[in-house]
Amino acid sequence: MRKQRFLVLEDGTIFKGYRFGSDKEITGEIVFNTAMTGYQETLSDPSYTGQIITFTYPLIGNYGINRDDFETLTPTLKGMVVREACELPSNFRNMASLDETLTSYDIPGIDGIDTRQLTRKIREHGVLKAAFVNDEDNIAAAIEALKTAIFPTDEVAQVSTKTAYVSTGNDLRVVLIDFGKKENIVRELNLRGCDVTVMPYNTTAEEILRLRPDGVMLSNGPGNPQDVEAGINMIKGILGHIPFFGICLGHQLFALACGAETFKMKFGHRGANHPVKNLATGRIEITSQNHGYAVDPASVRNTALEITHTALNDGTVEGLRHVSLPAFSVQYHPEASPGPHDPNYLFDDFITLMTENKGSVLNA
Ligand SMILES: NC(=O)CC[C@H](N)C(=O)O
Repeated sequence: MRKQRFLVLEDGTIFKGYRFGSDKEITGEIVFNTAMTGYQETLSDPSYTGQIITFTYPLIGNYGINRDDFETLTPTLKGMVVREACELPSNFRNMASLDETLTSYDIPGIDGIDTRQLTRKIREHGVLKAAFVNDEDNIAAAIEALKTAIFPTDEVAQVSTKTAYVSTGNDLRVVLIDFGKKENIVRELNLRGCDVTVMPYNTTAEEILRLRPDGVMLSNGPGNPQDVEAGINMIKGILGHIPFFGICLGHQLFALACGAETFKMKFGHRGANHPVKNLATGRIEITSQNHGYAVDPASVRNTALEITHTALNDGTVEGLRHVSLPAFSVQYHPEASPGPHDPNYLFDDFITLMTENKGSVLNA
């Protein structure tokens, strides 16, 4: 007999399902992701810190968990909601089931949930606070507690590296500011020969300038960009001195540093098939996304920024560049694993930007 578990929402909705992973009871913001593959990368993406992820694809865990595909070695999501968690995965790289993996990280999951109904609810209402409850008798109290629950706002500090370290390459020298980075950003830079120094989220502009890198990469990360003041100040200090490229949270921080504004979206973009238009070429890129905040397009008008990419589904801002200084960013994920790889060219653009400005910008 499998142990039961309840998923309850702040609006009083109750879903009954079964436990997998940890027995722990948790609360968090519930979001949904529509990707059909890549659950290992998703569950280990630090941008989900504090969140409960609903997977809309109905079978999760079928190719197991392997050694190589983690975006970070210690996942920090709060919980997983799935229709069916596969118990007997099959793949030549498989090393553990979803259940075994989540248990080892003490992260709870619930399966047997009508994830279509749940997702419709999130789409209509917007993201909601939610809780996993094991005992039926505690449901009413859990819903009551959710109504006034306040979640932490220091997620970036929780997941960022505490000390700097190097992932060695033999070409351009890049400082990667770790706001909760996905490992694949390091892999993409190393693949192009870059020597990558990963530094904590609160590294100052002076500390970076002292290293005289060829470029700075601003990573993705969890939470509200407006809470990451250290990052915003650092970006103001390196703008015009070192070329940089921002991804997701890094993109939002770049916008804030240049005087634009961000807002919380109703239910965000989380999936692997979001069409984005590159306004310079007119080409449509299919992209992987995971964000709950976005840059306000009206606020960009009064800045030195230009919108380079927009979302076809809802017209939101997907890319920015500075009109005169070597800096650009995207809201989506060019490093996406398992893909899609359409936006991968952005790393090559970053290499070109660093090469063109090598040695010159620092003295500007
Ligand atoms: N993947 C990310 O970097 C997400 C950025 C930010 N936490 C958001 O939700 O919008």
